[in-house]
Amino acid sequence: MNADTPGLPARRGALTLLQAVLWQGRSLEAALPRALRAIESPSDRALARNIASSTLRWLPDLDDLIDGRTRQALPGDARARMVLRMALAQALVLETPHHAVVATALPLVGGGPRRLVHGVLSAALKDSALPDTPTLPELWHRRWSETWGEEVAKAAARSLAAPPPLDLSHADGAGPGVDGRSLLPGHLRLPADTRVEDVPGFAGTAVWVQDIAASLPVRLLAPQAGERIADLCAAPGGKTMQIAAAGAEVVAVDNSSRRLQRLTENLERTGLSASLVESDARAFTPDETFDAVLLDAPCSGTGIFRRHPDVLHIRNPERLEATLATQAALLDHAASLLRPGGRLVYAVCSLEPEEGEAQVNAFCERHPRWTVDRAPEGLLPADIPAQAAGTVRTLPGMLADEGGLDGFFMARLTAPG
Ligand SMILES: C[S@@+](CC[C@H](N)C(=O)[O-])C[C@H]1O[C@@H](n2cnc3c(N)ncnc32)[C@H](O)[C@@H]1O
Repeated sequence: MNADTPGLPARRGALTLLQAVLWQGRSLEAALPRALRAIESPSDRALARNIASSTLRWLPDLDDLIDGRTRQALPGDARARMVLRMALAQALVLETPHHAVVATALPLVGGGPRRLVHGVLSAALKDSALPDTPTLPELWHRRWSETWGEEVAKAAARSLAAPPPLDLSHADGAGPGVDGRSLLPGHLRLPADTRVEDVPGFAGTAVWVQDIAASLPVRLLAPQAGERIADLCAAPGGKTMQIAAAGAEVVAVDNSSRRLQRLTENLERTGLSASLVESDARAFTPDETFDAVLLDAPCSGTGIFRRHPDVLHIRNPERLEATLATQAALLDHAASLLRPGGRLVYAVCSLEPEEGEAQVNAFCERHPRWTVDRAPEGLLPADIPAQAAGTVRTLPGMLADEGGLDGFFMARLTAPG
């Protein structure tokens, strides 16, 4: 068995990815370039990512299977445990033939651990099965049950099982040439296994990938043609493109040059335009005020766990203080950029109320003359009501029959006139 074993480079890549996420606390997205740099084949790269992602979706259940077959529990940071996790994920989630699972797992470990992996795999592959629904890591199950109720936590677990549908947003009249389900104007939902590169017209039209929940903050902002709008924390630009497609003049601010590069590429591909500024949004002090400001603030990202299951393993809700302080400072600065009577939308892709509802309440205490606007009727897909305060919260379990949506919080605030 050597490096030429078919499929082995993809497994090595998956192992490096999982180590980066679970041992070093890095996000899967951030770990990808380095972990997969030695893999040339696009299909091997996609497979490595798929194995890592499936392993993260089912991690507590895979660990249960492993612990049920080892006399002494393997340490969490044992390479043998990681190799077993990804081998079982391939067999039980991705339905990889067992001989290929074993042939590509054993070269990843040596000596005693190899014998152990062989023994556990031989036994586990005979009769193991995963539960119907993944088990949410205990921390999140407890927290989301307490915050949103047991049903929401259960829906979150159900929606973790497999990647969600592919959602596209498009400018008026630029619908992609493909059949799908449209849940709101300018939205199209395609099956989860759709490759966006294969969508006709994606290469050269005003069409971009955006979960329907992520499209709601700009719908709430309601940009008008000719308005001057600042999009703070803008990259890679899903919301910038929505604002630009409405005919507004957008200034998109982000502090990451790498992510601004992606925003530039997205604008070039879609033919939409915006002025880009690389800056900490708190240091952005233009000469003129804006009609409206969107602040899509950096956050824990726990609302996008369906697409990025790594967040469940690298985020700790007990350690949110620094992020909360940044969000509050960004909100105050965003407010200072508006003309009298201007609109400010604050959004986070988080299921943690500290980053959403509590941030807006605290803002209103600091700025008592500002008002929270009620989300207008017809803005949201049918079964998503506005909250009592008029703000919007999307949760696991909503739109369940249609394939669900990401967890977001958003609020529209109006400056005193
Ligand atoms: C949630 S993402 C934005 C997604 C984007 N609005 C979209 O719709 O595609 C948050 C962004 O905030 C940027 N960011 C984080 N802290 C920032 C800061 N202090 N100033 C400006 N940008 C910041 C990150 O680089 C990241 O691109």
